[in-house]
Amino acid sequence: MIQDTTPDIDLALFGAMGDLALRKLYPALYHLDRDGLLADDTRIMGLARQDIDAEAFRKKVQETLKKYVKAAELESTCIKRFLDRLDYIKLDFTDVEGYKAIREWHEGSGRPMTVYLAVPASIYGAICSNLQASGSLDDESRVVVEKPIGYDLESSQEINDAIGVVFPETRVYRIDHYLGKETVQNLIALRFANPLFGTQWNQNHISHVEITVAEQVGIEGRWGYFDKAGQLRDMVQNHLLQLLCLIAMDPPSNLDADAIRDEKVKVLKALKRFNRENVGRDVVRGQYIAGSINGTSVPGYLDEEGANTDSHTETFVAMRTEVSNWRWAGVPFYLRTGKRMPEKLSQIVIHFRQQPHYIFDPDQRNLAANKLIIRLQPEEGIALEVLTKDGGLDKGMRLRPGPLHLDFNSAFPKARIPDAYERLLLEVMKGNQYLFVRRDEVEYAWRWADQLVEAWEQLDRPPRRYPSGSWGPVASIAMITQDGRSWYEDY
Ligand SMILES: NC(=O)C1=CN([C@@H]2O[C@H](COP(=O)(O)OP(=O)(O)OC[C@H]3O[C@@H](n4cnc5c(N)ncnc54)[C@H](OP(=O)(O)O)[C@@H]3O)[C@@H](O)[C@H]2O)C=CC1
Ligand SMILES: O=C1O[C@H](COP(=O)(O)O)[C@@H](O)[C@H](O)[C@H]1O
Repeated sequence: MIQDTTPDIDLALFGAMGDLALRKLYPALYHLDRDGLLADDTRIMGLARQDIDAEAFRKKVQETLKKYVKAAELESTCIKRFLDRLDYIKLDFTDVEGYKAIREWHEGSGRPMTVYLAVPASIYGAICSNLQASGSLDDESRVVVEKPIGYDLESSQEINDAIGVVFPETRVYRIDHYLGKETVQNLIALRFANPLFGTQWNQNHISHVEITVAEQVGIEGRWGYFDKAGQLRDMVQNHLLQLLCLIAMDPPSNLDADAIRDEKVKVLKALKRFNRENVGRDVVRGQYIAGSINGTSVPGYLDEEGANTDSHTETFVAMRTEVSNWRWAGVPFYLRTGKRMPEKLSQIVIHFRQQPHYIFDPDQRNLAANKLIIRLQPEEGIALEVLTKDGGLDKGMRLRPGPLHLDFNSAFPKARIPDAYERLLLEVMKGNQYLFVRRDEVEYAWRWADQLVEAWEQLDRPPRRYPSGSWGPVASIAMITQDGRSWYEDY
């Protein structure tokens, strides 16, 4: 049942000393606590294999808060209250005997247990089974798991089966942190609360859609993970497909989790497939070489720590795809994402069609289309590019494009934009699954990614090199230029 206020819970955090926990989860939980959104008796148990005691664990969390929370948001009373909630158990997650300590901590507490698995997906099954075997769970226990779930459809099914033996689907929260981003939430409001857009949201009015998720970072010491995954599995199979689904889905009948997820699944099923013939034309894979970002030299992918010089793993993907249904027939969706790009930028651009009859200066005809720009990061906001008359007596009826702009930071200056993990953790506690990915969504997304990998394998072409600090291989620009279009550039 979805709750309006956050109930008390026992949160067992597996992988308590890992990157995700330190960089994202403690700062998010601290913010929730500071904003009065953690119930008074909620407790957090850190679980990891480091041989430290609870005091040393709290010290580590305190240090991480100092590093990742803005100084102005660190208040000593809030920090103390938050640290007092924390405890620590040293545990090898494969050792079922060690789970006795979790059972003893939770038994009789009266708070439902929420288990957060901030660990590699390969051990999700073992942890779930050990929790059950040790009697550490209760009838309301929930599990939160991270992406990527598996490496392909088959491995994701194995992992989901293992989770499903212990937790029913209604108590599994699969995180895709892009769904927790403020502007992604706004996408739902924008589309379904504004008749202006609701009536225009189809192939009659929209010519094409662009989704760009550019990262400045490289692989950040994660060679072991990333080289097996590549940008397709790391970013496209999950984050970019989720964004595409939210843009392309039909209106759900209500905001219930399953109503939204049913619509997203329909989009995944309708996504165009690739084959040996079209993959070379419609998809560009790239791998970064050395270059410079903001004046600082950075190594190429094959010179990263732990690298294997023969690797053909892609760090960049651009593609032209389509959603084959009545709403979107003939509307290309251009997707691109890459590491070591000139800046961190995630944005969606909806390009509307031109007016059927044009009466202005023929030289300005290419200007004559509206664009809706939905900026996820860095500066969250929504802009509608419209055409107005250029000012001045000497200009005649010259057109000028300009934005009707909603910048969330300046429109709502007092409201801090919460990190995605704050919202997601809050929804887990309240029992609302609408921002979490259902099993069939994950699996349809893998089916689609698997057929793309198969087409790549048949094509057998190495990724194209691109210098770090560039917008990817030139071929990704040529791909969209061939359609008489260009990537939106107003960075
Ligand atoms: N970091 C990020 O920004 C993101 C991460 N994710 C996902 O979140 C999950 C966690 O990622 P991340 O924090 O980066 O990974 P890390 O490797 O930094 O953390 C995982 C932690 O799990 C611990 N661990 C693994 N196996 C065991 C075991 N048998 N017993 C005890 N501890 C164990 C590791 O301990 P030890 O150090 O001792 O090996 C490590 O501290 C992954 O599924 C990842 O794909 C998803 C999106 C973003
Ligand atoms: O899931 C992941 O996301 C990050 C990018 O997230 P963002 O919120 O900073 O845009 C990416 O760097 C990482 O490789 C991937 O695993």
